[in-house]
Amino acid sequence: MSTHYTSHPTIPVNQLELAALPTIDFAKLTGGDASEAQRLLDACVTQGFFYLDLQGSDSSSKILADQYALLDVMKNYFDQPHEVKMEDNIESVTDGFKPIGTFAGVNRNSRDCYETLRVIVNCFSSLVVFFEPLFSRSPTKNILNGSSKMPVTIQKNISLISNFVFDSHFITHTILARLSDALQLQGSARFESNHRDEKPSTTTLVLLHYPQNFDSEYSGHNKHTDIGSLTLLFTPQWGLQLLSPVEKAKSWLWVEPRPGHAVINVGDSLRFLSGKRFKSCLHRVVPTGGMFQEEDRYSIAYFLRPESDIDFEDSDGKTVSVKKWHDEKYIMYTQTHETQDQSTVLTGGMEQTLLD
Ligand SMILES: O=C(O)CCC(=O)C(=O)O
Ligand SMILES: [Fe+2]
Repeated sequence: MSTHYTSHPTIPVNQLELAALPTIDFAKLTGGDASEAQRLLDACVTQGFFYLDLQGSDSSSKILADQYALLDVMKNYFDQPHEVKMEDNIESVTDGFKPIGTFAGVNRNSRDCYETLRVIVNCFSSLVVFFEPLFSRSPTKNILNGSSKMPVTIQKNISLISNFVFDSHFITHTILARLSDALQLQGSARFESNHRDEKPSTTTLVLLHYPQNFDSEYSGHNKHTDIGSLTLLFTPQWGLQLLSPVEKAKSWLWVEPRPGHAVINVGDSLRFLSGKRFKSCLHRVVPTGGMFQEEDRYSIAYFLRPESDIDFEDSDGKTVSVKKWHDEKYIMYTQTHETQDQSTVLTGGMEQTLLD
């Protein structure tokens, strides 16, 4: 593993307040271990945030290695001049390039300090079709259905990215299935039945880059809960913090990067689908130099989201579709801190529950 992925914040490590997160063993989940499924359920009910140990099975350890290959691809991509990346800015919220400053930043009155390259995974079944002849088709074919103009970097690395999406899909769907088992859900009540491959969704792979920055107009990634069902996050550098529902909003805690593990968090959609039994934990990314981002930071997020036309009850008790929640929340990310303060949408209502 490259050493530059593991650097620490400037605060001495022994003074860091670390989040105490449970570790779930993915190999035990695939092996049908019922007590591990119960621990998974407990993790979703108490914090909605946990480490996933991916080292124990061949099917999952591949993604750990692919993570580093993808991080190298990301470095080359984000190193390009801004104008070149802006050619991939296709006015989509789930696809293409997003420049820094699109959303509110982590410091009051700042804008965000991260850029992303997003790859929509609309209709997963198109990927499965692609996989059958195992990459024998043209790599420029638009296999990640829905991507209106595929960036050259994605085209060039299509097998790495397709593998990554495929493995992310397997991991997140296994978690959904084990959660349904642990809750003894049957038939259409099971979470998988709201996440069918052939149905449209806004499921997206997002490659994030927090550039080195000394301009106070831009800072980090503002507090939020995630929109979707489950986020599978590879975050090998410091910066991620959460506000634990267990500690009741006492203070932001650091999520320690752990080689061999991904971080999983429950998003609003799965919390709502669980009848608000699960937590969608508030989190943010802060500049590790304190005020400024002193070095480049990279992370990879696979956002599993439910089928777009499913309805649930949102943070205000209103019935909305998954897609409407997605779109409203996305708009809220772009708003000023003052506007964000006046609504429950940014934090999915979680912040309000922490202050009770
Ligand atoms: O970059 C990270 O570590 C977290 C990113 C995140 O929370 C998000 O994109 O929703
Ligand atoms: Fe997030």
